[in-house]
Amino acid sequence: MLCEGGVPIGSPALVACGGFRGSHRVRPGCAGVFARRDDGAVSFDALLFLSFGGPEGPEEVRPFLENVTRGRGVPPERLDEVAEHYLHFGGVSPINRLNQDIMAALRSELDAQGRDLPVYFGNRNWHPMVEDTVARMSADGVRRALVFATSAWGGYSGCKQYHEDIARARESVGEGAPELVKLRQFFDHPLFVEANADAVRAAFERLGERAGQARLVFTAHSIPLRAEEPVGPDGRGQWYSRQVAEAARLVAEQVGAETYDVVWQSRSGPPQVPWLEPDIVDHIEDLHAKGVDSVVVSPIGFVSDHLEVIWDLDNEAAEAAQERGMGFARAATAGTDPRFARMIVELIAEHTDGAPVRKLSEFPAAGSTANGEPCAPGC
Ligand SMILES: CC1=C(CCC(=O)O)c2cc3nc(cc4[nH]c(cc5[nH]c(cc1n2)c(C)c5CCC(=O)O)c(CCC(=O)O)c4C)C(CCC(=O)O)=C3C
Ligand SMILES: [Fe+2]
Repeated sequence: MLCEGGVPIGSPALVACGGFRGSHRVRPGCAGVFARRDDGAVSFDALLFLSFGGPEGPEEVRPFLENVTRGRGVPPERLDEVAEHYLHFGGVSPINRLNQDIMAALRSELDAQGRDLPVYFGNRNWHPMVEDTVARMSADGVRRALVFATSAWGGYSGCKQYHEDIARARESVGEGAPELVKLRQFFDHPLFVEANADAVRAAFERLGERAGQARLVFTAHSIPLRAEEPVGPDGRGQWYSRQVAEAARLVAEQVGAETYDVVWQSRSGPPQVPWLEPDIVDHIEDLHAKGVDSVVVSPIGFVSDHLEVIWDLDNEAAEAAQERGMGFARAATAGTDPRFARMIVELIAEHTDGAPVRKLSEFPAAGSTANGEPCAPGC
């Protein structure tokens, strides 16, 4: 059975279905914000922590990049350039270690709350690959699991592609594959917003005397404009960039910043293809030309200090600022904040306990479906 928007509600799992702040508006055809099994029981055997993956040594860089860009038309010159960034750090992306840290914090939080949910780790692009992890879950007897994907956003790369990963992994396991229910997008979760706001405050403090003259700049991964066209669960396009803008607005509001910018980074793809702009480095040059003294950069688009952050921001963007004598402070990502693990447990509790859907924006609570189903037709 499908509710409007393609969200399966006849599945044994709880599936978030268009919940809104406060009123939890329910779509026609939905049995409620959540659907429960007839016997009322909602249980999950495990959590799959699903992420991007990254190389662990120089010889893994190329094959990893081939996996990321397969069929995407990213020119080889761009791959050479990105390979250099990884090789700069010995071919080791920090992403795996950072994800292990988040999972350790999550384990502690689950234990503290007496939740004995086992946590499995799988990636889209590198080992442990999600296909292998789901096979192991199946062999361990996991029948039904929740999935936390390490992206806060809707859109293709941040949400739909994770649904595809889930579907592909289940398909590769075949019969008896566990049912996998993805947790929702969390860009507007109060704990995510608070963690980012505190990180921005701390970055302003690091600027010392220059803090008063600093401009707040939010950055997220650029995507091709074409990827912005499909409509999201609210029937409109630009789902990703509108969510980024909304998260930035919420963080800026919490820190009391009246002016701020939202810009993009880490563009790839052939130059003739339009992507979200402006680029952070161009933007810093522009701010300098306008007489701005300093910048505080918030990498709101990412949950941990992986390569796109430590290279594209701490190296390239920082250099662009310093070359011009501008003050530069990069805010921490939310993943290291203890509130991030607490947020994951809250997202879990939305399904296991019928806990309220806490969110600060009016966007529908989207991104949670079973077995890789799309959120909405065409989404
Ligand atoms: C929206 C978005 C997020 C945020 C949401 C989320 O977190 O999921 C994100 C995260 C990440 N992107 C990452 C790395 C890469 N992204 C690439 C390429 C691309 N990203 C895209 C988008 C996004 N990417 C797109 C549209 C492409 C073009 C190719 C394609 O259409 O798929 C490439 C290929 C080379 C290049 O072209 O740069 C690499 C190596 C890493 C890991 C870093 C590490 O290893 O530490 C992370 C967390
Ligand atoms: Fe990326």
